[in-house]
Amino acid sequence: MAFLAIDIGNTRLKWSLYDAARPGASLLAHGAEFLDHIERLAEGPWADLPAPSSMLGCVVAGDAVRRRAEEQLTERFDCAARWVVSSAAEAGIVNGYDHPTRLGADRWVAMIGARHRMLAEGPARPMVVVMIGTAVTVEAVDVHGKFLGGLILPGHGIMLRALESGTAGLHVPTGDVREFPTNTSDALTSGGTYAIAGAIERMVQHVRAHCGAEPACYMTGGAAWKMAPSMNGNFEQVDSLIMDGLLVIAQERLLAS
Ligand SMILES: Nc1ncnc2c1ncn2[C@@H]1O[C@H](COP(=O)(O)OP(=O)(O)O)[C@@H](O)[C@H]1O
Ligand SMILES: CC(C)(COP(=O)(O)O)[C@@H](O)C(=O)NCCC(=O)O
Ligand SMILES: [K+]
Repeated sequence: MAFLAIDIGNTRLKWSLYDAARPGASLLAHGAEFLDHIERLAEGPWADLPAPSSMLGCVVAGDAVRRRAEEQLTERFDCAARWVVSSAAEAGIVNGYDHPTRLGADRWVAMIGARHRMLAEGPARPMVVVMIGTAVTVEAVDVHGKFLGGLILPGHGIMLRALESGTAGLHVPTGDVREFPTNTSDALTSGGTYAIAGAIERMVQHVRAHCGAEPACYMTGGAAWKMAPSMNGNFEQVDSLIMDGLLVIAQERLLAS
């Protein structure tokens, strides 16, 4: 009863094949492809995999990319594509967004994965859930599982490209993160990193003040490792947060059907 989880962001498609559709299932295989390389999946990384009996995914990269991924699924596996849409409530999270369905499905699924992990570790706490991908998102969830709201920021790459294209003198190689940068490369790299770190710190303050408790803090995404050394406090890096959320939702839907 293998289960395929897929997360399509604006830079890469990430996939994980599990032996079952439940949290804690064994990971059989996983991979990531840049969006330009989606057409390689069926005859490449997926060629020798056991066929999943079901799949669940989240996609924020648009309909054209979603269809290209669905073509690969049909070509290689005979399994229907199912994609998560953010809703008013699911799997222990209540959606505080003005228009719940407009919330990025990856953000919704990551919060569900984080809540499930937090409850498995101990008593319920508020949470701050950070994703460092193409964009950066910083979500606040209260102790009852209500999504209070979140921040969207440009990721490292977008920040640098915006500065490069908007100025004459900022075409420089990547630098190092320094407290007091003394060259253009370090100034840009440090500026981007501390912009993200500063926004995250503010959200932790907001949640602490609003909820009156110390939040559990989780961080995920392809560029999380870049932020890890510059993060204050105790952010746990969980690379599988979205896949964990997809497993939680898949199991709930199986049990409900
Ligand atoms: N080996 C890598 N391959 C791809 N992206 C990487 C890699 N290492 C770091 N990154 C960073 O991770 C970001 C992509 O992360 P990812 O979580 O896949 O984003 P998204 O979900 O938006 O597609 C890129 O913007 C890049 O800065
Ligand atoms: C904020 C995002 C662009 C993040 O995308 P990513 O960095 O994962 O590619 C995505 O979740 C999205 O398109 N959200 C819809 C708008 C919203 O959540 O309000
Ligand atoms: K993402």
